[in-house]
Amino acid sequence: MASDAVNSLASRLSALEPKQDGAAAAEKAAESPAEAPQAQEEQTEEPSLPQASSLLENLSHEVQVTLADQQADPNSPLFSAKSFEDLNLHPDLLKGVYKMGFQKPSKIQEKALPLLLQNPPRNMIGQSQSGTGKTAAFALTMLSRIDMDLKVPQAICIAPSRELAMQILSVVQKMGQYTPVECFFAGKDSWQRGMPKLTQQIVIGTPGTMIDMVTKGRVLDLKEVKVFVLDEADNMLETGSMADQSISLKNLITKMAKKPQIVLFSATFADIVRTFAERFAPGANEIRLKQEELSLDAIKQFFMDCDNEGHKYLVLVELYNLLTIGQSIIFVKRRDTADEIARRMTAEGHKVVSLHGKLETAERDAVMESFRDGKTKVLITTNVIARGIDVSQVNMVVNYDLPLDAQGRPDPETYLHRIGRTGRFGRQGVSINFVHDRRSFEHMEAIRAALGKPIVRVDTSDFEQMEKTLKAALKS
Ligand SMILES: Nc1ncnc2c1ncn2[C@@H]1O[C@H](COP(=O)(O)OP(=O)(O)OP(=O)(O)O)[C@@H](O)[C@H]1O
Repeated sequence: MASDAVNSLASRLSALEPKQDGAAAAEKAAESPAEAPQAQEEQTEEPSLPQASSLLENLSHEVQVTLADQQADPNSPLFSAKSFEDLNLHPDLLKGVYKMGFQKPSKIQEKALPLLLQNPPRNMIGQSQSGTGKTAAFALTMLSRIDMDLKVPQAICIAPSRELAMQILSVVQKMGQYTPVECFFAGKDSWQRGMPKLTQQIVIGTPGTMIDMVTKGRVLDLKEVKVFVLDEADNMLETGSMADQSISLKNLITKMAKKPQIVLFSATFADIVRTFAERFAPGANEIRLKQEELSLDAIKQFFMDCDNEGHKYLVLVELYNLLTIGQSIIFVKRRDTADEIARRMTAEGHKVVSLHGKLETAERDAVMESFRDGKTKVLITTNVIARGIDVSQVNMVVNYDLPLDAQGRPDPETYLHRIGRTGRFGRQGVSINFVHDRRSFEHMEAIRAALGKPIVRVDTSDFEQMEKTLKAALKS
């Protein structure tokens, strides 16, 4: 990691020292835009239905558990739940889980839930590949820990994008449908100064809005918070103003509430972020993946050699002419590229939409809803929804532009999250990278080397062969 990145994390680390005054830090963070910067978006340049039970068998990866209590044996059945009944959940919660069609816990749920639900509560840093059920693990934790009779916020969950926060809210509401729980979505436009203090027990949103609701609006009271969850935690702790806001919120919560349980989840934790995460969630139980287990084998990775930037668009259109794909997401670097491709493909009769941070919130919500409902088949987007978004019918992801970090270096973490929008919960998926010159080829090679999984070349001059290869990958 470059020294500038190390320095920046180190300075944020010092913001976690006990001497830090939560309110002062919050004020500082409040100087940044009210809404979180939405997952590494820049102004114009943007760097970086089968049965559930049969799908579960596809998720066979192992996870490594490190318990904060050195005396405890992580292999003990006490720390593993083979069924949801083993977890002693409230019957109304169990009913919600089954109503969602979950029959057995996935590996991460099996390992994480007993640790998350233990008393006294312990912090958790949990890692598991994309689409393996992390949301249910922390949603059940929040729902289990709150006192339903107490009408004040008791669980806070933050995520890097509006879309992801809304998705988490919907999972919590479904899971808690047989309980009297009330939830609040903390996003831009969802609150005003002068409104009464929140009485909802679970508050889910983006960190900038939460900070504003606490410090500017004084409508979010943190005194009774028992659980603080960061989804996509590595991103939340690493990215500029979003990291400042997450740290400030944590300082406010730990200052006002009595020993809240801090829960961090992501599919990726680069070493330097993990060190920081361990300071953020002290004494945490940890569940981690080995580097070679980061990417899922169910996602077949390909690349297409294009002649130049302009040729990329022609290959993309050919790809969509040939394949009647379920649903797909095309990732580009810049917002204007997303709009331009959407405009051209629409003119050629394809049903596509673009989504990025420049759209109004109402437009963003409408675009996402139509994609979730399957009304639009192709979503062209930036890194804004690279993480967390769960639309199970997505069976293809195209990296029209490869993901680069803020310094213009290949970004394997974002790549993993992007391709993880397909292959959800053991399903098959295909990801296709477009390369068009030596530089983009080198970027892809660096990502391939970091993840250690093959990326197979598809011949762009032989469309018949291209169709066969991709169809076979989706069937296998
Ligand atoms: N035990 C289960 N049984 C069946 N389906 C499940 C189970 N747990 C989760 N799922 C489903 O698996 C899908 C992926 O789950 P989720 O979105 O929580 O993944 P994730 O691990 O958070 O992924 P990401 O890293 O991309 O955020 C969801 O559609 C969810 O409903």
